[in-house]
Amino acid sequence: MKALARANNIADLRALARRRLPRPIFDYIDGGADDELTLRRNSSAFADYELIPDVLTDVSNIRTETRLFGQEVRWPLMLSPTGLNRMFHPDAELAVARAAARHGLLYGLSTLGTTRIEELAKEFAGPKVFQIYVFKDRGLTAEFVARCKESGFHGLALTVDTPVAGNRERDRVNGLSLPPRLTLKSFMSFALHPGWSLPALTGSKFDFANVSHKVDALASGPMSLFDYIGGQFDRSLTWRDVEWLASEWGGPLAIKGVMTPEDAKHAIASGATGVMISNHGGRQLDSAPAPIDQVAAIRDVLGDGPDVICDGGVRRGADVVKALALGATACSIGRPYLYGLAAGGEAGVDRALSLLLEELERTMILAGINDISGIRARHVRSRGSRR
Ligand SMILES: Cc1cc2nc3c(=O)[nH]c(=O)nc-3n(C[C@H](O)[C@H](O)[C@H](O)COP(=O)(O)O)c2cc1C
Ligand SMILES: CCCCCCC(=O)C(=O)O
Repeated sequence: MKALARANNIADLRALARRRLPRPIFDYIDGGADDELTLRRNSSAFADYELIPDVLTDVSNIRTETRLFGQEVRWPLMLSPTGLNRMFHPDAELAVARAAARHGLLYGLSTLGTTRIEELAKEFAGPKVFQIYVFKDRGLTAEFVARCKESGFHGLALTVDTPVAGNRERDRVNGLSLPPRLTLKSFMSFALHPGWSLPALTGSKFDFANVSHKVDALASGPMSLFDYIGGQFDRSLTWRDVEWLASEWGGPLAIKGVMTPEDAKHAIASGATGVMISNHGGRQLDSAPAPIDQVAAIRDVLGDGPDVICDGGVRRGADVVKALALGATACSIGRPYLYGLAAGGEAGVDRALSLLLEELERTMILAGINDISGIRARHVRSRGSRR
C-alpha cells in the first residue's frame, strides 16, 4: 500500500488510522482517561531525557538481541496486550502476531482479545505471553493458566491497574458500546468509512474469544463497554493472589501496572519474575506519572535480575534507548502497532515495527552503542539535571 510506504513515523500511521476508522473506533484506540494528562505525559516525558553519545566505538555491527520472559528476542521491544483487535481490522490479533514474528519480537495476547489462545498459538511459534484480567469468576483464571500451559505460552502478564474502568470520556461521548449504538452522528461516521469492516464488528466472528463462554457481552445486549467489562473484574485482588498465580503457573510472570519501587518489590517477593511499569497507556488513573520517569527508581530496588519493562508513550526508537539507559530490560508498545493495524492490517503493523526498529538501530549507531547490553546510565541525562 503506497500510503503505508509514505508513512515516515508513528504519527503518520496515526493519521492514516484516523482517516480509515470511524471516529468512535479511532477514539477508542487513541483516547485516555479524564483530561488525558497522563496520556500526553507518557510520550512527552521522553523529551525530558537527552542521549549522550560516545564516538569512535566501531558501530559497523549492531547487536540488539536480548532476553525477555526467559525467551531470546531479536529486539528489546514487545507488543503490549490490547483487547478487541477485530474492531480495528478483520485480521485482528493474528495479523499483529505475524508481523511480530517477522521481526523476532515478543507478542502479548489480551484476555479481551478477539482470537483464542489456542488459535494464536497454532499460528504463531514465536515468543508469546498471555495477559490476564482476573474476573469475579475466579475459575476463569485457572482455566487461562491451564490453556496457556497446554498451548505453549512462554509467560503471563497480570494486569493490576484496572479494578474499575477508567473514565474514557471520548468513548462516552461517542456512545461506544457492544454492539455499537448507532446514533445519527456515529452512523454517519461509520457510513463515511466504508473501508472499515462493519461485518467484522457485528458478525459472528466478533466476540471476546477467550472468555465469551462465561462473559458474553453481545448476548447481554447493548450497554457501555466499560460499565459492562469493568463490572466483571474482581476488585478484591491482592498480593496473595499473585502468590497463588505464580505457583499455579510456575513460569515467567510479570505484573503489569506497577508504578512504584515498593510495589515492584512486592511483585518479586510474591513470585513474579518481572514488572511492566505501566499506567495502561493513560487509560486508567489520570495524573499517574509517566512510566519512563519510574524506570530508574524501580531498577534501583530490584537489582539486575528481574525483567523491568517500560510500557507507555514510546513513539520513537530513541525512546527505547533512553528507557534501557535508565535501567529497563525492554519497552512495550500498544497504540503504535494498533495505528498500523487499523491503517493496513498486517502490512500496517509491519510498517510500524519496521519504523521503530530502524529508528532504534540508527539511534544506537549515532550514540556509539554497538550492543544493547552496552547501554549505560551515562548514555542518558535528565534535562533537569544538566550541569
Ligand atoms: C485499544 C487498547 C486496548 C488495550 N487493551 C488492553 C488489554 O486488554 N489489557 C491490558 O492489560 N492492557 C490493554 N491496553 C494497554 C496496553 O497494554 C498498553 O499498556 C498501552 O497501550 C501502552 O501505551 P501506548 O499505547 O502509549 O504504547 C490497551 C491499550 C489500548 C490502546
Ligand atoms: C476496563 C474496561 C475495558 C477494558 C478493555 C480493554 C482495555 O484494557 C482497554 O484499555 O481498552
